[in-house]
Order: sequence, then structure tokens, then C-alpha cells
Amino acid sequence: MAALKHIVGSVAVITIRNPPVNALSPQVQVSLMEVLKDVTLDPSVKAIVLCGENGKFSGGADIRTFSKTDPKTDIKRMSLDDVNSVAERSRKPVVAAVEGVALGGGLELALACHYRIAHVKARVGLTEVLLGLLPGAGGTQRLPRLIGVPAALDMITTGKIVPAPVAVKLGIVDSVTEGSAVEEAIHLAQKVVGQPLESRRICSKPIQCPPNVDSLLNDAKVKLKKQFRGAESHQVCVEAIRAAVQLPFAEGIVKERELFLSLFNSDQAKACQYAFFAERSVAKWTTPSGANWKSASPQTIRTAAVIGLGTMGQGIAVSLAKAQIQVIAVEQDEQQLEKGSKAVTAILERETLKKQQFELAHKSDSFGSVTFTLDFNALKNADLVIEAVYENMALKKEIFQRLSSICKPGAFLCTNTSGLDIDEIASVTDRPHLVIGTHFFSPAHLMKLLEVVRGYHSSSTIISTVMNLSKVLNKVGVVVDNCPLFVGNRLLLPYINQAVFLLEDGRTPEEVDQVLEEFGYAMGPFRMSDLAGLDIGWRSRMEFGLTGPKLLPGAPVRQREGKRYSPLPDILCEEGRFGQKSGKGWYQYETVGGRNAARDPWVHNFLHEYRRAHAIKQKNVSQGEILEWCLYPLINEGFKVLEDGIASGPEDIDVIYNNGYGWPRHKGGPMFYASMIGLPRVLVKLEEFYKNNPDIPSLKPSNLLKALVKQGSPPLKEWRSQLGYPNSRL
Ligand SMILES: CCCCCCCCCCCCCC(=O)CC(=O)SCCNC(=O)CCNC(=O)[C@H](O)C(C)(C)COP(=O)(O)OP(=O)(O)OC[C@H]1O[C@@H](n2cnc3c(N)ncnc32)[C@H](O)[C@@H]1OP(=O)(O)O
Ligand SMILES: NC(=O)C1=CN([C@@H]2O[C@H](COP(=O)(O)OP(=O)(O)OC[C@H]3O[C@@H](n4cnc5c(N)ncnc54)[C@H](O)[C@@H]3O)[C@@H](O)[C@H]2O)C=CC1
Repeated sequence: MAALKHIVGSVAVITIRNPPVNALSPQVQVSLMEVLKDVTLDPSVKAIVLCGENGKFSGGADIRTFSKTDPKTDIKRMSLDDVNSVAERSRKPVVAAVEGVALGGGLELALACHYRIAHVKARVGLTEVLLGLLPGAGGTQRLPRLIGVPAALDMITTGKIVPAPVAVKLGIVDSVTEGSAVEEAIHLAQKVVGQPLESRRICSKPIQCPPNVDSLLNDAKVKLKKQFRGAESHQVCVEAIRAAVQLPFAEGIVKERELFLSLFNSDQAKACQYAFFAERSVAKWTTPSGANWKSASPQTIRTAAVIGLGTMGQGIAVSLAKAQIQVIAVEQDEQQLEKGSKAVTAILERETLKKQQFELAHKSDSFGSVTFTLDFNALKNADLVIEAVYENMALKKEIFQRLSSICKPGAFLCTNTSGLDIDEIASVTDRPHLVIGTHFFSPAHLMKLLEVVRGYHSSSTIISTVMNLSKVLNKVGVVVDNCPLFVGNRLLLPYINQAVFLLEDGRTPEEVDQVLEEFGYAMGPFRMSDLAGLDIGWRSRMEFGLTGPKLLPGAPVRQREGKRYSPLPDILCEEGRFGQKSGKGWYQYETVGGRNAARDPWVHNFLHEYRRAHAIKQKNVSQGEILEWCLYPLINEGFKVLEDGIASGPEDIDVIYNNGYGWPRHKGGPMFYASMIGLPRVLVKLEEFYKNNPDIPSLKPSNLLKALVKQGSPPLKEWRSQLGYPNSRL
């Protein structure tokens, strides 16, 4: 871990070395400072080039050191900001050679240099906001001075990472090269020796403000509040930029530091940083037999097929095409094929436009082609098939039997089922070891999560191939075991049920959604159900015999096998209210497929009549209780999933929730959230709920939760060891 120096002519090249991403740990910062001072004083050195080892400039400050830092005492120590000041004040030109990434503190360091040359494939961004922080080493003061307030506001408050060609257009870097950025930087450094540097120091630049800058900042806060509900860092970033607008540079830096410290060590920052590392940890999957990336080589997927072009199939086809995979899309009849192909083509056109705008017409790889057909024989050369037909076991088995006879030996067969038994589907094929669940989330071309559901026979090659595919599709893959509803939906079920029980007890969809949205969810349970389609759950309940033709005659309306059951969602579906896709569900929409949920008097009247018909007494429930009533059973199910060995650890559950279910990232995930509020609190409330509602089994506290509380609630990272491995199926 160091900053190394070598001299090329009169240019000192300082290389940051801290694999794997050249993070700016405190040691690297100290070393950088020493070398910078050294070369500044060396009379033989006329100019300086700053670069990173192994083609990466820097991934920013070392996030792992944050939890070990006490701002009260460490503030007195040297910080990256001091390094940046020394570089910027240097009387010798300092050129940053940006290769790979310059993110967070890495870009802040580059901004303190007098010139920036980037490799064409490099990417830059101030990503701190995603870690619950703000760019605390001058980024909020320098970037607006360099590229203007609106563009800086966008980058800093969203953590957007931009490719070098965009960075040059924005003015973040001076030029882009297809060759070696370091060579180019050395060349430039030699050329500018002796030239005046004042105009190259961003700290000296006046800030260009649009006339309406105050309303620009205020509007941004309102927009960010809606987009990142309850998250502090986005709001605080705006205040830091306001300081850049209102104060001279030096005072702005002081304000930036004050704001940075208000976020540093906050629970939200801890949650975001936990989420960052949790994602990296689940990517390193391993099976009980010890298979992992090292032992199982992923196969390259060049041609993939999608069966069923409904809500999910459309998004999956787009996702594959965006990753330059050739797609064959199959439907059951002409009408559905036409509908599906129109939808896929329209999404691809929108995505192409977005890509072109983002990359500013810089040459980029085009999307893979999509061929639409009714002919299953077209699948014979596909490397991998993803089935996304209706949630019906008989239909899925029929399809997999056909695939078995049509697809080439070695082709991988995947199902997008939301929760049906992977092993039962695999059992009808000639290759159960090449069958797996690939559970995408709606809209599949946008949502990051891919729940990879391993069947009993799934080989390590198929796990490895699909996990690799998740990376290729720019998604976060999480390997889980096969059980009804898998992990995500298994936790979702008690959450949705609890929300529906609240409607029986007198609350409205709007009231319940509001509480969960204020908590930070992108959408409350009812708006989310309308978006996903109420018929999905309905079909699944019919499959399980909870409603519809398979329901045993004489079953009480509000009970199934002695447990509380609400038929409200079934009745809505029987009324043709499937959510957005039918223009009405728990809410009404402006049109079929509309997105704007509005209060529906029909629903309110229907709920009123239902309560009256079943003589249900209204209960007074506070907002806090609504939250605990909905969230704690979800968390409890998470503990049960761990007990059953369906997920490897709490991180897996949290990554699933952060990336697939709109859980607020600044709350880390349900299991992290439980650890933050305290396991005893969760246990006590569950015990109370269960005592008062013994007919709701999901309220019965899990044994693991009880055991952890008994052991004094150890930190989350120790839960895995408490589990032991006898139960673990992963
Ligand atoms: C400090 C004093 C306190 C008080 C004083 C206050 C005064 C103010 C001082 C100024 C503070 C400066 C603030 C600042 O600079 C803040 C930051 O810079 S925060 C960091 C911002 N950086 C990022 O957000 C980048 C995060 N990383 C990534 O996005 C990706 O990792 C990356 C694109 C770089 C590479 O992606 P990929 O190739 O896919 O690899 P992986 O993601 O798997 O990563 C590989 C490996 O590296 C680890 N890692 C990545 N980045 C960091 C990092 N910044 N710090 C530590 N470790 C990092 C990652 O976890 C992987 O390791 P695993 O072991 O596999 O987990
Ligand atoms: N909608 C959602 O949010 C999610 C759904 N899923 C799962 O994905 C699968 C598909 O769901 P949706 O896309 O929502 O359903 P959908 O009803 O929108 O689409 C299903 C499509 O499959 C087609 N199809 C039916 N039989 C076929 C056959 N024999 N051959 C070819 N095509 C056929 C239909 O014509 C229809 O276009 C289901 O298993 C569902 O549980 C998984 C995750 C989320």
C-alpha cells in the first residue's frame, strides 16, 4: 500500500498502489502526501503525473476503514483533503492519468490536479451519496466550479458514473485517449511545464450559477426526497453544493467538512456501506459441496431464448438483447406474438435512445437481435432458454418436456417461476442437472435482482453460468435454495398478508401504503401489488388450492386450515381487477397499463361492505403499529429462511430485498434493519402480536431469533456462525 514514484525525464510519475482498486486508505494518503511533497521540492522534477497501478486510477477512499474511524479524533489527522490541497497548490503542473475508474475520493483527487487525461474506457463519478455520504474531499466545491451547478448537482446527488467520452463533454476531463493515458499525461505534462497554472486550479475558478440557482437547488431537494424517500445523504449533498454557490472556496470546504461529518458514522451511512459489501459477499457463492467460481467454469451464452412474451418475458428479452446476446422469443399464438414483439421493440427503441444520449453517440456495441416466432423448433440451437409463461405447474411441465426433446444437449433450461418447485419442473426433463430457477423482477430490464434458485440436481456449471449471466446482464445474482416462493416472495407473503389484514380491520390501501412509503419503500404493498399484477398471486393461490377450483368445498371464507386468510385479493381478481395491466386493482388508473394510482371509491365501498357482511370490528392502529405489524413478520420469515438453510446468510436476504423489492438501501435490508432496531424489540412485538393473533402462524417468533436474543443479540456478521451448518442447504 503506497504511492510509488518513478522519473521519466523531468516528469515524476506517482503511482497509487493498493490492490484491487487502489483505494485511498489512510496509509496510501500519508504515502501520497510524502511523495507529493518530495517531488515538489525536487528541483530536477518539472511536472508530475498521478496514476493508479494496474490500469485503475482509484476506487476512492477505503470504505473498510470508515467503521474504524472516529471523526472526533481522526479529524485532526491528515485527510485526503490535505493531499488534494498540496496537489492543487503545487507550482509544478500535476496531470491525472485516469484509467479504469476514478470514483469518489479518486475523482476528487483527480479534480485537484491541474489537468486530467482519461482513457476512453475509463469511468468517473462521485459515488459517495450511495454510501450514505457526500464527497468530503472538495468534490462538492470543485465539481460545480468545473462543470456548472446543474450537471454537478445531477452527478453528486445521484452518484451517477459516467464514461470518459461523456466526462470530456461535461468538461470533467480535458481529453480522452484510446492509447495509454499515462503516456499521454506524461506528454502533456512535459508540454505545459512553465505555463501559468492559476487558471487550471479549480479552487480559483468563479462559480457559474444559473439565475434561478436557489429554486434549482430547492426543486432538486423535493425531487430527491421523493426518489430516495427518507435518505439523508442526497439532501445533504444539495446543501454542500449550496455552500459552493454561496461561499468562497475555502469557506465552502469548511462547510463541506461539517456536512460530511454529520453523515459520517450515521446509521444510514452504516446501512449503505453494509449493503455495498453485502453485494460483493453474495457474489462469491458457494454450495455445500464446495463448488464456487474457482471450481465451476461458467459457459458463455451467445444465443438465448425466452418463452412467453408477457410482462416478464418482454423485460427478460430486452435485458438479454442489451447484453449483446442474440434472442429467440417464442409465443403461443399470433395475437400474443404481435403484442409481445411490439412491446419488446418499443422498449428496445427507448433503451437505444437512452444509450445514445448517455454515451453521446460515442461508438458503442449495438444490442443483440431479437427474433420473434411461434415455432418451438427455432430453439434447437439456443445455449440457454428462459421460460416465462403463466404461473401454472402443468403448463410449465409441458413446456419443459418439449424443451427437453428440442434443445441441444447441454442447453441450460431456466424457469422464471415466482415460487413453484424447481425440482418438479426439472423432473420432466432429460437433464435435471441443467435446470435452474432464474427469478427476474418486474420490470425485468430495469430491476437489478436475479434470484438464482438452485434445484436439488442443479449442477455447479449451471449455477456458475447463470451467476455469470447475471453479471453480463448488469444484475445482482443471489443463489438461494428451492422452497415454495423461494426467499424474496417467501418473505413478501407475510408482509402482504399483514397489509391485507389491515384492510379487513379498517385501514385503507392509501393509509397502509403511506406508512411503508414514509419508511422508505419505493412503493407501499398495494401500489406494488398493482404494478406486479394481482393475478400472479391469485394464480399461485389457485395452484396451492387456497382459492379457485382446487379449494376444498366448505372451507370458511376467512380461514384456511384453521389459519387466518383474507379473500380480498381473490375477490378483486374475480372482478377482473388485476392492477395496472387492467387499469384497476387496489387503486384505479387513468387507462389500462396506466401508472398513476388514484384512490378508487369502488374499493373503499367494497371494503366497507365486506367488513359489514363479515361483522368485522374496526381497530385503531397507529402508524408505528402499521409499520411493525407489516415489517416484523417479514423479518421473522427471514430468520426462518436462515434456519431452514434456504439462504446462506442475512446478507443474501438483504441484497435480495435492496435490489428486488424496493427496500430502502439506507436501511440496509430487513435483516440489517432488525439488527439496528434491536432483536429484543422485534421479538417482544412478535410475541405480543402472536399472543393476540394465534391464527396467524407467521407471527410466531422463529427459533433463531429467540436463540440470538438469548445470546445477547450478537452483531449480524456473527449470525451465520450461530446457525451452524447442519440445516444449511446452501
Ligand atoms: C476519514 C477521516 C474521518 C474524519 C475526517 C473527515 C474529513 C473529510 C475527509 C475526506 C473524506 C474523503 C471522502 C471520500 O473520499 C469518500 C469516498 O471516496 S467513499 C468511496 C467512493 N468509492 C466508491 O463508491 C467506489 C466503490 N467501488 C466500486 O464501485 C467498485 O468496487 C469498482 C467500480 C471500483 C470496481 O468494481 P469491480 O471491478 O466490479 O470490483 P468489486 O466491486 O468486486 O471490488 C473489488 C474489491 O474491491 C473492494 N472495494 C472496491 N471499492 C472499494 C473501496 N472504495 N474501499 C474499499 N474496498 C473497495 C470490494 O469490496 C471488492 O473486495 P471484496 O473483498 O470482494 O469485497
Ligand atoms: N409479473 C411479475 O411481476 C413476475 C412474474 N413472474 C413469473 O413469470 C412468469 C410469467 O409471468 P408474467 O410475465 O407476469 O405473465 P403474463 O401473463 O404477463 O405472460 C405470460 C405469457 O406467456 C405466454 N404463454 C402462455 N402459454 C404459452 C406457451 N405454451 N407458449 C408460449 N407462450 C405462452 C402468454 O401468451 C403470455 O404472453 C410466471 O411464472 C410468473 O409467476 C416472476 C417474477 C415477477
